[in-house]
Amino acid sequence: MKIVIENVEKRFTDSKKNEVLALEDINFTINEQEFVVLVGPSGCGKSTLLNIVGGLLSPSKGQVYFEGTEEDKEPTLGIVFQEIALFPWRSVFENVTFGLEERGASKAERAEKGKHYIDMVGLTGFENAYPKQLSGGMKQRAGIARALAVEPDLLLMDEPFSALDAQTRTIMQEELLTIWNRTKLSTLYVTHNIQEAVYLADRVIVLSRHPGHIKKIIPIDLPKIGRDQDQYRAQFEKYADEIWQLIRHDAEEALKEA
Ligand SMILES: Nc1ncnc2c1ncn2[C@@H]1O[C@H](COP(=O)(O)OP(=O)(O)OP(=O)(O)O)[C@@H](O)[C@H]1O
Repeated sequence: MKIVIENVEKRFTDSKKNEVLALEDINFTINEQEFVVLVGPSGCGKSTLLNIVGGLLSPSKGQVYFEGTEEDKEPTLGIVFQEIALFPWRSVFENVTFGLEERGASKAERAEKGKHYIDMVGLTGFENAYPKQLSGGMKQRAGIARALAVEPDLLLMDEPFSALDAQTRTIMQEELLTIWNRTKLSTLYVTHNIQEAVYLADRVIVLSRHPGHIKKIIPIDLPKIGRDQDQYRAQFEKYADEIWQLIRHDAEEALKEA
């Protein structure tokens, strides 16, 4: 299945009743089994775009559609946000299988899929733990398992690791790639971290601000697993530098406004 984002524009009205053009002329596709990363400075519209693709916001113009789905079947989405909103009164297992429950999955299916995805994110043994008993990294794992458990047509991730410490973040990035390699889910991932974008992406979409628009789409021609190895370091840094040069001016401007 392919996701097409066509001529998307988004206008907001701010608190002083001024119109803000947040996104303009956004066109790209997410191909079957493709990992697309949106990168750009603060305020360029990354989250707005992800929310539009996820149907949480409607575009002011343009459209998002899924090509290759059965006609009357709504595509299934898995969403992971920066702040994982786990239900505090539900155990890890009950959180992970929440989406399945909503869809009316049988107890047997919930048991099987819950176990499978809890295992995939490395939380086996914590099925009965409650969110307050988990570290930040473990909460994110549970959030990822919850998104995977519905076996989505598209996985959306909005800065999922940015609240984690640097070491946990590195581990989670590696694990995400391992998980992705097993599931091969079409994924749209938002980050402002350039290294993370080059590490994870099949293609990086560089956004620019005022209004948010696509500056460049960069295919990352490196092996999906192991691109942080020494032999790829020069190429990796070249991509990172290219992206930094594209967003540097915007990032400096964003800092002045902050
Ligand atoms: N509900 C809203 N009402 C008014 N303006 C909004 C609203 N949501 C977003 N905006 C504006 O749209 C622009 C894009 O915001 P968005 O949060 O999508 O950017 P972002 O790239 O995700 O930023 P960050 O990296 O800081 O999270 C900003 O100028 C923001 O102020």
